[in-house]
Parts: sequence; structure tokens; C-alpha cells
Amino acid sequence: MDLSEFRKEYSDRGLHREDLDANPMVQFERWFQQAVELGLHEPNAMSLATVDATGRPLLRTVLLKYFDTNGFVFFTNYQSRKARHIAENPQVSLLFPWVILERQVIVQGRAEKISAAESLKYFTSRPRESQLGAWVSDQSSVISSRKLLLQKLAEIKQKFAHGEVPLPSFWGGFRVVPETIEFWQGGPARLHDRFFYEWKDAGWEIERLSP
Ligand SMILES: Cc1cc2nc3c(=O)[nH]c(=O)nc-3n(C[C@H](O)[C@H](O)[C@H](O)COP(=O)(O)O)c2cc1C
Repeated sequence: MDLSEFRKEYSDRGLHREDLDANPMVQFERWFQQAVELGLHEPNAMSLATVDATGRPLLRTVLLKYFDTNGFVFFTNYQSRKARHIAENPQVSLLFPWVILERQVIVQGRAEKISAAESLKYFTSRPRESQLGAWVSDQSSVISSRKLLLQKLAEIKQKFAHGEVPLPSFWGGFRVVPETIEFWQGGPARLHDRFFYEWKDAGWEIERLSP
């Protein structure tokens, strides 16, 4: 299938140096809020790239659950493939594909496990079904059938029939502490605007990159 005629001209909305906040997390918050206001489906869905011990990269989607000046936090199974990669190499990359806004944000940084207390705070805010689901899935391992998962769910439901569902020791959050963050805004004639923030000696430096 030839897709060479799939071509869109981008608007001249532009991104100007003087409009950027000195702190990329503040800039990210602005863009995130605009994505929410536009009604984007799952604006907090992001691609997470990890690298295994042999240097092979792998991407998957995860949901950003909160962010602040310390970084971006997502939740997962600590025994999953992504968690194994992070244990071998904590350098990761995140990508927010806000294509409908003619935008993308790319983050490079280090992934760090958050504390169990911080994970618990989020875990208790989840619906009970999601809490039980965390117990059921031995994420990224091979399973012979879906039936097995449903059996396990029934067992877990019985086990935790009364009271609160405890936080599994194998489940929690990672914080991606950003080292670089790039904001990309599509422009006419493929002359897009790109601004690259890099953390250097206790401060953020900003450079414009050629599209
Ligand atoms: C929209 C969307 C959101 C997802 N959110 C998460 C998430 O927040 N955490 C998670 O562990 N997996 C999430 N997943 C599933 C992951 O993409 C992936 O299949 C899973 O984490 C296993 O990845 P791994 O085997 O590389 O560790 C999501 C998938 C999609 C499509």
C-alpha cells in the first residue's frame, strides 16, 4: 500500500521562544491543559521507551497519572518486562503524540521507583476492580488462556472479599525524572518549531532545533 499521497499541511499556529516558560514542566502543564480542553481521547496516554540489557529498544503505551516539577509518574507491575528493562537501564524516553494538535512532546530521563507509601496513595484511589486486576496479572509472562486469568480473578475476589484490597508488593509507580524535554509544533512548509530544554548545572537551558 502506497501512502505517499497521505500529506497534511500544518497550520501556522507556531511556537515562539518568548512564549515558552523557563521551566519545561510548566510549559508541559500548559500544553497538557490545552490537550484536555480540546477533548483529546486519553491525553495522558504516552509511549514509554525502554532499552534491554543488549541495547534493544522497546515501546509501549502507559498512562501518565500525575506530574510536577519532579517528573512524570506512571504505574505498572514491578515484574513486567518494562520494569526488568528499567532495572537493567534506568534511561527511558516518553512521547506524547498529540498529533491532532500538531504537537509532540519528547522526554528523556531516568526512571526511579517511587516509595511504597506514594504507590499506596494512588492504589487506594483506584476502583476496586482495578485494584484486584493488579493482583491477578503477572504482567508480561506467558499464559495459556484467558480462562486462567478469570479463574485467578475469582480466587483473588474471594481472598479479599472483606475489607480493603492491599497494595501488591510487585506493583507500583515509576517517576521519570526529566533530563531533556522537547516541544514540537508543526508549521507550514515543514518548517516546524522545536524547542529543546536540557537540565545543565542546576538549571534548564533552552535551544531551538532545526526541524
Ligand atoms: C491506552 C493504553 C494505556 C495503558 N496504560 C498502561 C499503564 O498505565 N500501565 C501499564 O503497566 N500498562 C499500560 N498499558 C499496557 C502496556 O502498553 C503494556 O502492554 C503492558 O504494560 C506490558 O508492557 P511490558 O510487557 O513491556 O512491560 C496501556 C496500554 C494502552 C493501549
